[in-house]
This record gives sequence, C-alpha cells and structure tokens, in this order.
Amino acid sequence: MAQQIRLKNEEAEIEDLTEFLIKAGHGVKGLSETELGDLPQQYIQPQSERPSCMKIMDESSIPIIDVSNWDDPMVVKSVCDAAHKWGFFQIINHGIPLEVLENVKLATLAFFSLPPEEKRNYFKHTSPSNHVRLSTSFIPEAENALEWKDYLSLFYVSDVEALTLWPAVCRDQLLDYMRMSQVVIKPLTEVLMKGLNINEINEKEWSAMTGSKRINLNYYPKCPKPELTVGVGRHSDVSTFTLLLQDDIGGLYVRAPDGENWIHVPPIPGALVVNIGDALQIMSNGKYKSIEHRVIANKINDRISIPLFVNPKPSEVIGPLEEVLKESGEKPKYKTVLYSDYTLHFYRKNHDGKGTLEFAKL
Ligand SMILES: COc1cc(/C=C/C(=O)SCCNC(=O)CCNC(=O)[C@H](O)C(C)(C)COP(=O)(O)OP(=O)(O)OC[C@H]2O[C@@H](n3cnc4c(N)ncnc43)[C@H](O)[C@@H]2OP(=O)(O)O)ccc1O
Ligand SMILES: O=C(O)CCC(=O)C(=O)O
Ligand SMILES: [Fe+2]
Repeated sequence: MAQQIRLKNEEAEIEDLTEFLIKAGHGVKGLSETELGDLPQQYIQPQSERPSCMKIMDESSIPIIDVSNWDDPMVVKSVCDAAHKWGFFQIINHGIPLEVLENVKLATLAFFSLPPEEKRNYFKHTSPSNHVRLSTSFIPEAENALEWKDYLSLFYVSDVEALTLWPAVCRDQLLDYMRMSQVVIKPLTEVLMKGLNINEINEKEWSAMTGSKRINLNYYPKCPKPELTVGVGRHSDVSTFTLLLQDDIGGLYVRAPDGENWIHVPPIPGALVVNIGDALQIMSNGKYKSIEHRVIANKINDRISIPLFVNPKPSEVIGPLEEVLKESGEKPKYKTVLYSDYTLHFYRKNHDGKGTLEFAKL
C-alpha cells in the first residue's frame, strides 16, 4: 500500500492512509465515518473487477435446504447435489438457536464499535497473538487495490486460550456459537462423506477435514462509491467448508454453474449459508466444488457477516481421499500438500478467483 498519499475532503485531511487505517486503529470503518465524498484512489478496482462488469442472474437462486432431519435420504441427496453442482447452499432449521446467531451479530457490532485506541491493539504488529488479528482490506501488502472491509480473524485453539486472548466484548458470544455450531458441523461432514461413499469417518479423517476452526468478523461500512470498488474480491475459501452468517443487507454473490454469471445470496432470517472450500474440493478429487464468490460494497448501509471456517489442521497433509479414488477409479487431480503451506499461499496474494487451487493441481 502506498505510504504517502494525501486524501482530502471538507471534513478531514488524512496524511497517510496506513497510519490512519492501521496504526491509529480506525480501519475503513473510520474512513467511512469521515463521510468523505470520494473514494481514496487506493480502493479503486480495475474495471474488470467492478460491479458493472458482473452479469447477474436475477431469476436464479442457490438451493435452500431444510435440514431438520439430516438422516432423511432426501436431505442427504439435496446437500450432496448442491455441494457438487453449486458449491453453495443455505440451510434452515439447522438447530442453532436464533438467539445464539443474533448474539453473534450484536457481538460483531460491539467489537467494531470499540474506540480506535482499543481496536489498534489487535492489528498485526500490536496483537498479543497471531491467533487474534484485526485487518483491513484482505492483505494490504499484497494487494494492487484495497477492498472496502475490516475484519477480525480469530483462530480457535481452545476455550481456555480464547478466554484469555479474544476480545472480551465478543468472546463469550462467539464461543457459544462455536460450541453450538457442532450441531451442524458433525452431521454436515457425515452427509458430505456419505456422498463420497464414506460411511465411517475415522479419527484421522475427522482431523483432516475439521481439525481447525477460524472465525472472522467482517465489517463492510457504507461506501461513497460502491461502483468503483469491492467489499471482498473474487475468491474461493481455503476451508473444508464455511458456515456463513450474514445480516439482512445482502451483497454476497456467487458464481453460477455456467462459470460466467453471478447469483445473489439473499439474506434469510435464521439461515446459514454453507459453502464448500478448496480443501474439500481437493479431498473429493473435484466432486465437491469450492465456488468463487465476492461481496459488493453498499452506498447506504453498513453490513456485517461472520464466516466460520472449518478447516483441516494446519499440520495435516491433504490430497484426494483414497476411498474416493478407489470408488471412482479416477486418477488424482491434485497432489498432496501441507495444509498450512496451502493457507500461506492464499494469504500471500491478491484475491484471484480460484487461483489458489493451482497450488495443488497436478
Ligand atoms: C475473503 O476474504 C478473506 C478470507 C479469509 C479466510 C478465508 C479462509 O478460508 S480461512 C481458513 C484458513 N485456514 C486456517 O486458518 C487454518 C489453517 N491455519 C494455518 O495454516 C495457520 O494458522 C496459518 C494461517 C498458516 C498461519 O500460520 P501461523 O504459524 O500462525 O503464522 P503467522 O505468522 O501468523 O502467519 C503467516 C502469514 O499468514 C498471514 N496470516 C495469518 N493469519 C492471517 C489471517 N487471519 N488473515 C490474514 N493473513 C493472515 C500473516 O500475515 C503471515 O504473512 P506474512 O507475509 O507476514 O508472513 C481471510 C481474510 C479475508 O479477507
Ligand atoms: O461477507 C460475505 O458475505 C462473504 C465473506 C467471505 O466470503 C469471506 O469472508 O470469506
Ligand atoms: Fe469467502
């Protein structure tokens, strides 16, 4: 990120964007609150990444699946078909109480409402741990154009660690949610494995698929020129799968199965969005697909979303599962990779659609 760019508007003169966003702890939320009329040039995305270049399919929708009975063969089929064809679906009647979800959203708002002097302590160079990291955009050091988002990223190791390290203003609500999320994570993993003809999941496979968790609190403040920038650029998640809780504003788009168009993911009260990540695409040898998605910025409203990334353990070596190769007779499409190498590769570059997967392709 350029260091010496001057931003001017009637209210504010910001000497140095990095200083303002990160060192002083304002983030892009603080920038939005200065009510600047123009977008700082660092946020201007190339034409091809702007919303005007998106072909949007209004009439289409990702599947909405009632998962009140995970054992129902129709539910199993709907989930596995959706993971194969769409890589994205919404689940309703999932068993996580509405109150728990509402508390997570309130806790997210509470964290971002902290004064900048407090938030600055969580940015990379001042955070007490690399398991707690507040950032703005995605990886400013690696990006050609910034994204209009702040996010707190929390890597879960244990309740004891989280109670010590995670910000007090949101930790209890997030831990409650993480605990409750098992009522989705366990049956969802089992169902997805059934679709690969794996009916018993051994200890090693659980760890390979769900051994680590990361929760991000995303804050997209309102933006003076949403047509010139993005909330999050095109990417696929590097997780096994992600459970995404969004508020009622909207703005998340996923790539349609035709690979060209984009489809909006409408907020549904109480629902969770599920998306397949790269790790599961690799383990299923491409049967389940991680899908490109992006968020457009909003001129009028702030928006929050909370992805819970369910991942392999960083120390896990992942590759196409033996059972999948045996059952299908297919050749592996991906090599085996150390999961932390894969994640680091993702964290060292711009969002680039499904570019991260090239790292594992044979
Ligand atoms: C769409 O916008 C996004 C998306 C995301 C995340 C999407 C996902 O799919 S998250 C799932 C990722 N999986 C995991 O976190 C589990 C596996 N974890 C690991 O392998 C490790 O924890 C690690 C991520 C490799 C970090 O290893 P560690 O030993 O702790 O080393 P560090 O020194 O802390 O970090 C190394 C390197 O990575 C960068 N980094 C680490 N964590 C984050 C983070 N949460 N957000 C951004 N960048 C991170 C860090 O800056 C270091 O880079 P250097 O160049 O300084 O070495 C997330 C954000 C979005 O906007
Ligand atoms: O905000 C959203 O709806 C999606 C965020 C996202 O894709 C991510 O954090 O990986
Ligand atoms: Fe994502």
